[in-house]
Amino acid sequence: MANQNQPANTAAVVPAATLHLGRYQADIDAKLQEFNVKNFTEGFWNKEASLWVQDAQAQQNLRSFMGWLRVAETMLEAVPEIEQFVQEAKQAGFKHVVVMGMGGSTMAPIVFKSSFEQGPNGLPMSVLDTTDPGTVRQIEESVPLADTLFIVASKSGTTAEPLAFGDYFYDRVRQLKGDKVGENFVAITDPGSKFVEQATREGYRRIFLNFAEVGGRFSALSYFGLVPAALYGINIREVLERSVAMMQACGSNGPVEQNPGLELGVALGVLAQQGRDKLTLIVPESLSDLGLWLEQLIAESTGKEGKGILPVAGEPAGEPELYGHDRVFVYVGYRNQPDQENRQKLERLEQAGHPVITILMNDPLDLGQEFFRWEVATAVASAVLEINPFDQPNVQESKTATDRLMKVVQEQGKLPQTEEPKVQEQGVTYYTKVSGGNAAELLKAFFGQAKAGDFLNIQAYLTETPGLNESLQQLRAQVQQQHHIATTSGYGPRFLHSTGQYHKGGPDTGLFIQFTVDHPQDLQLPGRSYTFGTFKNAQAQGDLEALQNYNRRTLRIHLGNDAEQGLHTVLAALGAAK
Ligand SMILES: O=P(O)(O)OC[C@H]1O[C@H](O)[C@H](O)[C@@H](O)[C@@H]1O
Repeated sequence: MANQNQPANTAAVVPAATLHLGRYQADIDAKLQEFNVKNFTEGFWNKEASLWVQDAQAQQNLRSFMGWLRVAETMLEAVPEIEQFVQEAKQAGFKHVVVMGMGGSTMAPIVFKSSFEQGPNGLPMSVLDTTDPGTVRQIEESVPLADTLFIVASKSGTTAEPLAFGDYFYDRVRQLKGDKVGENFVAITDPGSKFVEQATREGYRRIFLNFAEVGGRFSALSYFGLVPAALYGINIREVLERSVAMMQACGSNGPVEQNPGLELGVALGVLAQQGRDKLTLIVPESLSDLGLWLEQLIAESTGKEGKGILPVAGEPAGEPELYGHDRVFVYVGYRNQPDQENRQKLERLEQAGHPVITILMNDPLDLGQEFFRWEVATAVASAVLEINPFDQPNVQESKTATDRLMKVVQEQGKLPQTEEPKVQEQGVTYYTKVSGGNAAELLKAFFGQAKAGDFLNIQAYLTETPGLNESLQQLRAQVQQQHHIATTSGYGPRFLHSTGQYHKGGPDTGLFIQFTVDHPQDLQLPGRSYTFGTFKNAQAQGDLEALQNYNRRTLRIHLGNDAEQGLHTVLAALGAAK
């Protein structure tokens, strides 16, 4: 892993992006020219919403979520306050930090944790962003509960999952510390959110009030990203100073020669309009979680009104013949790490006519800059596509369906029956519209619906394990080879607050496989009549309903009580479905 917390002496230099855009270059240049003629960069910093949308209400909404533009500068002033809090937490004897939240409230901490080693003055950190009872239990068993600082992170303060996580662990710690339980809890939320009242009432150690005008997926450089980062021992001042350098490069202080966010955003927007709408991210192993953050930023911002850019993360780089004409490849890595295998493949992809963009960082402390570059680029691409990047209208549809299902659970004690199974084989049950005499035939019929430009999305409502990750990757590789479509994969319910927006709001190009499993070792939620497992099942069922309301091509596969075994059975059936 590169250089960690020791700032390289290249601190203020913005890492260059190399854009090899081939036959798309001329159209992209023309769009850049058009944007420059209308002084786009200046209008952008002045929050001129008409650059994106023309509807007055949408414009008002858009302007009210542009606080992220200067949040890095604001947060530089808050560094002493955050560092003092870290000292206080250590003096109080905390030995571990658990950050709990969904989507934009936990994505940056996940990236910070996996891209940096724990700093010498930091604490070990875990992130909980799933209702999966197996994962909740794993976290509970792996931390010293009484000496753990729990951060409940929710901008709105109304998201069901973080509130459930908070209640669950508050109850657990109360059993150990009685009235002193609140000492172990910290809230990060917006001023005036309902959660402020609850955290105050429950005696939380600290409430960090974030900024109403900073949306979740644009909040990496606010308290949401920086408090966990500082507790983990990352030099947040350096991260922010470099982010401010990127702000300036993007025109925050006035006219600039070349705006790196504008150049990237225009390229991505124009490429998407010309059918290259699958942004395929290739990274070295040490940046493997960056894709989670980018997925949320790009999919949730652009995937609406039947348009959008689909981020494809975690697909191993392949040879040119594996891909259709719907890709743009983006490599984000380190200048001083050769990562030869990936880089050579990217060269071959470029030679074969695919657009390839390369960004090389000096070290992980450049991540703040990259967050900012990509935020600007996403907002700019949205302007090319003429959509509001700051709303997520279709996320709510799954939440509403889940809420309705949870009401049924409360009244009837269980979830209502879903559609009838089409095939049951070796303990695995398949539910879908198409038919087949056995699993292989059914899978063949399901994938028979795929055409060029489509993608497969795998939704794993499972407990993440290395074995499952491997099988899911195998499934993606097999589908890519057999059907030449892009593949994405996410654990549920995490992706609901991320790519879930694109699945329902983006173009109708997705085939969706939802994996569910029994929860023999479920966990009861304190003060509620249901378990984490039931909640998670309702989320899966609710999202499936929402997808089906849009007539999306769906296949639910219930893996029985052993997810890894079940998945092997599915892979074998898929192999036989050729
Ligand atoms: O931070 P919160 O208000 O709890 O929201 C967490 C996440 O949930 C929602 O579903 C949104 O789609 C995300 O953009 C957001 O980041």
